Amino acid sequence: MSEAAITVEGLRKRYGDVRAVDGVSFTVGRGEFYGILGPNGAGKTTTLEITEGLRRPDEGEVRLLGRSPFPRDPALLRRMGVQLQASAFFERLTAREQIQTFASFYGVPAERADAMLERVGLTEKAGTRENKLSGGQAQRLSIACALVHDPELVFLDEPTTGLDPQARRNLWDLLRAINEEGRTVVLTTHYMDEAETLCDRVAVMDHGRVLRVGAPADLIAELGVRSLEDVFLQLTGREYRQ
Ligand SMILES: Nc1ncnc2c1ncn2[C@@H]1O[C@H](COP(=O)(O)OP(=O)(O)OP(=O)(O)O)[C@@H](O)[C@H]1O
Repeated sequence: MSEAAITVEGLRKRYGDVRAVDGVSFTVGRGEFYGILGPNGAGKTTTLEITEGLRRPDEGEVRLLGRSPFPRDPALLRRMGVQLQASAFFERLTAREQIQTFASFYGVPAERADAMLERVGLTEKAGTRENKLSGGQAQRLSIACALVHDPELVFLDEPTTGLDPQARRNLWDLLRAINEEGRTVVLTTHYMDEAETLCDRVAVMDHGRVLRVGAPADLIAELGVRSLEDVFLQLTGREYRQ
């Protein structure tokens, strides 16, 4: 593996008495599709937000493409895309106005923004206001906004939560294609099937810690079980609840 895309070392973050992230370390290779998998409250979002440079850890260090994401580094921001939740859209703007606004932040031409809308299958919805998009359409728009400046690193927080099975599958195809173009992708998910289908490797998290890292098939084989759900059961002694 060439120089890692991401290295995370010894992250800790407390909220009062809650140890949201309790000594997390991992490395993501360039071009890898990496999953942070765990049940609600495991610390996935906090880990991701610290990795993105959106949140400051109490302890620990992050390097993205060899640079520190905190405090903000404009040169690095151009090379990374963060999928914001649909609730972070600008109010009352259409799909096209949203993505063109993001494009303008990076000096990206409007044609490229339109091409991204096409890429995620939203050309017909270009004139629709954000609050009139379906859940799947809003997720695709937020991914398009994160990709408009052609980043090398892409971060997605629970991108398919709340979608119906068909919309989830469509989004999986899109995420796979993004990765196959050579981008490094990191996503959090609490869906075992999503991690198993998409990720080259997953970090299984629980109670603020990484319990195990590996390719889904390797984890299943190492522990001599039948599924990632069984991996979780084996590692924690309790059933996985999505
Ligand atoms: N801003 C905050 N203030 C206080 N506690 C927080 C805050 N953010 C997260 N926590 C707590 O830290 C723990 C980890 O939360 P986090 O959102 O990182 O987990 P998660 O794995 O992403 O869960 P989910 O899948 O439910 O989003 C939880 O116990 C949560 O309640």
